[in-house]
Amino acid sequence: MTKTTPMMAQYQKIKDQYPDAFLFYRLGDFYEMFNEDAVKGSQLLELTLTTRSHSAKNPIPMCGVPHKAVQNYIDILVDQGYKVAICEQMEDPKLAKGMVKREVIQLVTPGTQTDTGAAGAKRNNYLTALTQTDDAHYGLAYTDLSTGELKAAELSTTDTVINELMSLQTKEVVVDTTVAQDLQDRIKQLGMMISTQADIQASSELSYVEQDLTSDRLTQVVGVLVTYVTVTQKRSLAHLQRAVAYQPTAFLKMDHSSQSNLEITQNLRTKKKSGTLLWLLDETKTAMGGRLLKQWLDRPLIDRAQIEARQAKVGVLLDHYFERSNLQAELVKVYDLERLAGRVAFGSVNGRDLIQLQTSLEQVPQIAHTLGDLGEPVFDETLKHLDPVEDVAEAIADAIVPEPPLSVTDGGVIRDGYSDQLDEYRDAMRNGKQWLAEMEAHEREVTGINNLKIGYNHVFGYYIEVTKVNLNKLPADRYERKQTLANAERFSTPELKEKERLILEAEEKSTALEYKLFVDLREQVKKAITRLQKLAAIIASLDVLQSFAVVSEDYHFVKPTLIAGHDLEIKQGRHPVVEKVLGRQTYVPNDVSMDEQTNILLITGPNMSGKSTYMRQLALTVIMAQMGCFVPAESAQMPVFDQIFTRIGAADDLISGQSTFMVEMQEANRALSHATANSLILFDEIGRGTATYDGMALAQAIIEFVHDQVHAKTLFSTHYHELTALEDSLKELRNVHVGAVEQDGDLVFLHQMQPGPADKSYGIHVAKLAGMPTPLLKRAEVILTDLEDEAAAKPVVAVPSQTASTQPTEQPAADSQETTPEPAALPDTSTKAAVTPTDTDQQLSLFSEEPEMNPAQAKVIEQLSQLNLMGMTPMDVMSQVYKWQQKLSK
Ligand SMILES: Nc1ncnc2c1ncn2[C@@H]1O[C@H](COP(=O)(O)OP(=O)(O)OP(=O)(O)O)[C@@H](O)[C@H]1O
Repeated sequence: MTKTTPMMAQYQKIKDQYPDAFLFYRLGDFYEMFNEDAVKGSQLLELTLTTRSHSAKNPIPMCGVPHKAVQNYIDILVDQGYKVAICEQMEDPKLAKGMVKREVIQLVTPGTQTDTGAAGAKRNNYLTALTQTDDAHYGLAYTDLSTGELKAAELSTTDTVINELMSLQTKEVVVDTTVAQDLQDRIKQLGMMISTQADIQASSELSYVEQDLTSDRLTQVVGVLVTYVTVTQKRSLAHLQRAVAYQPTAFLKMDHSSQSNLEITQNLRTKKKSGTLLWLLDETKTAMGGRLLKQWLDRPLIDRAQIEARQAKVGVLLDHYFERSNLQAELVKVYDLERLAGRVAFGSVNGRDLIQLQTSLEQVPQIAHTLGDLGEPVFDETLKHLDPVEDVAEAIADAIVPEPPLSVTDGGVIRDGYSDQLDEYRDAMRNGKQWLAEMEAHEREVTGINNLKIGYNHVFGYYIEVTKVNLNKLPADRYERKQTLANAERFSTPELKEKERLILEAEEKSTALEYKLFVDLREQVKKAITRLQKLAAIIASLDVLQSFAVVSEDYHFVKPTLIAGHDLEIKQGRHPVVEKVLGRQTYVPNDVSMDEQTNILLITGPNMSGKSTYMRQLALTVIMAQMGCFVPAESAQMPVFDQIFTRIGAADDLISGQSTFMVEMQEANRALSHATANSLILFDEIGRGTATYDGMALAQAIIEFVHDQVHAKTLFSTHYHELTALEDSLKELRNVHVGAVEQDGDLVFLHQMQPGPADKSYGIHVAKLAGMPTPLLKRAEVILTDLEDEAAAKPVVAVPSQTASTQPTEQPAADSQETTPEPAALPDTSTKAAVTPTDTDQQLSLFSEEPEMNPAQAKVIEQLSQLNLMGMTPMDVMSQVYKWQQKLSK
């Protein structure tokens, strides 16, 4: 067995404490990784893998990163979902006796990463903790370590837990031993890291943040969160804010799939911001405002008074262009106060950060002035609480030079005149340097060597340098040789040595004192962290409000009136994002009119006509209104909704591993079981994912259920024209349709909502727009005409009685399997005829009773005769025709 070196023994001992993290082991100017860490790390970070050759037989794989660039490498690993333990040298290697003492000073994990760079400035990075109690209730707490925000909630179902985690876009969830394994597995499947924190350790941070919590469940989960943070960070957490308990029900509730379908903060295609509501609304000038806007989007309000308070401020800012412009100009100069406060707490703040803090604070009196100029009482409260934290701004201005260096340990940070002692050291240094200049002149004179010079380097200190050709001019006695270069020699003299000692001493003392003064100042700023955070919150909110005013002006939004009843009247509403993309001239505005007596709009109309845009438009308008923003319409009056449910689109379904139809039914079910009379439901073509009869039966039963039991405001789009007959029996339902006209055989979409049901479905026209082969389209038209005749003779769905209304209609669903049977072998010659649409004889032969028709042919005829073409999409038609073709060609 090979013997381990003391260093590797130390390494291993530390590594054993962090088995699931990459251990970055500080060795001089590098952080080294060994063994498996090195092998994997070298691949992930594209580093050269070497070996540490303490034994030729068992070389130890090794790779390293320079300590100056370490942050980059840490970010890459953490972004990919790994943890990194940073192990530092805890003493100066030169002074250490034996092995240099080393310790892990921080464990960086996806949820505790604070240096997210410019890209992360407008995003929060939330670390979440989760606990579970026996009765399947949960405690959830989250924090953003860079800002110190800390919130906690009690949740009662696993679905709400998952939903909350997804909304927070948390990357790491800390659990204690109470959380069921299957829930942990579900969380992992969502791509979030699970970390474990089994015990809760008392700490001053914990007792501070817990002060406002009243429930045991919340104290427990906040305890887990703060302990994990304390254990991994090992640094001051003075900026953690007092935990605020929140209730997800205090906000407009939307599950994650609705948020994602409506493209609120991420678009469906690339998961990026572009093309989203956030993208449209974000005219914020500060990173704090950007983050707050996203939080408001994730959690619109449900309290009318709170919404109206925001609206009032937006209104004032909208009406005062000049003050708003001033405010914007001031906000631009405000840096990220929240994160600066975080860095002050961590002790990682540098001189430049403090200057940023000072500059930001100096804007506050200006901002107050501008708000005062508005002369509107709505900002009185804001003005009252706007604390410019002057003492901190002044302290920084007194102490720090205007353009400090990045490093806080190399001097040059503190102003002259700030400390007498420091000024003395600096004088000594300056005098010393002056003395050196004089000495240089003097030595040149006495030796006659004009290019003699005095220089400095780290190893040899101060020296007199004389080129080789001039060496003979030097008097032998006073000069002591220090270093030989290719064409020069370096010397010292007793006077130079003495001065060197004084200068270096002064320099050393001066930088040490500067650092001490800097730390003192930092500690002083630290005492103001809570005030800074409060100021940051006010500035962020002003920033979002001015952003609302800007977009409201740019895109002609109006202030919605929120009412107590159930009357929803939007005149000339628009989908703000589609409008921005298409242009104001192209977009066709539409009313949404649902009075107290109307809860369901059944929307019919051709594919591509704008049904789902209309539905999304309403949802976005509601969200914007309840955030306090103005809305894209000519006028809007609406109730305050408590929840929004959507079943739109199917983009997510492929990834979730469940069938589209299953997801559709689950989402519909969620709406039906949780919606109230104050909710908004958007159902886009529910039922289309299954066989026609099944789908139509379900769609009808769902509409009836909403109508009779839920009474939520509901938009229901469908291609099942039969459903439009429901208007006769369901008094809260009204038909609307999107207009389209045929011009010279082509379909022209009007994008205009009109009362009543659509007259026909135009599926074949859309198939034509999609470029399907002409013979196929003609064939589909022939089939359609035929089927319409059949359907006219035999109505497919009976209009239900009100009493049976919560039950699915029984009649059509039974043979759903039969509509898409496996093709049976069938020798037949009529295939070619099937794609020769003009040959009506052969068409007829398909439908007429042929004496020698075999069972498979009979089956085709039967299927064809039962097919409800009006309820099928063009793709359904095409695939069905294709199946028949296949069958008949065998
Ligand atoms: N009000 C409008 N004004 C102008 N263009 C619109 C309008 N509404 C929709 N459109 C355009 O029509 C396209 C199709 O709209 P949308 O997806 O809403 O149709 P749809 O009826 O839901 O279609 P399908 O039934 O196939 O799902 C949109 O991408 C948009 O470009």
